[in-house]
Amino acid sequence: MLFHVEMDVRIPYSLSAEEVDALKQAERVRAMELQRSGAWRHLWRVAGRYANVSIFDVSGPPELHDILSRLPLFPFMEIRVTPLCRHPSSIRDDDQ
Ligand SMILES: O=C(O)C[C@H]1C=CC(=O)O1
Repeated sequence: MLFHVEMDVRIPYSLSAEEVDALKQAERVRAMELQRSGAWRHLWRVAGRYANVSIFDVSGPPELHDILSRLPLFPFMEIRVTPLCRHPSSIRDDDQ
């Protein structure tokens, strides 16, 4: 099942530079793992914002919630999830 996910990152100024660097590095490692596994199908930076637009391909809402809530930056992100289904006019074979 495909989900459009928007993540806005809001890291508090109270964290030290070292804590922020460690969080970003851990997030990067996990994001790359999930992309290689196929669960995080697309990841784009939103131009001009510390935000991304992503497509996840998972079994359903429980798996998506499990993945998102374990991301290192989860406590510092505002996340919006939109479930997707195939458009009848789509010409792509991998849209489902
Ligand atoms: O930078 C972000 O958009 C937040 C998060 C998502 C992937 C990643 O590496 O960090």
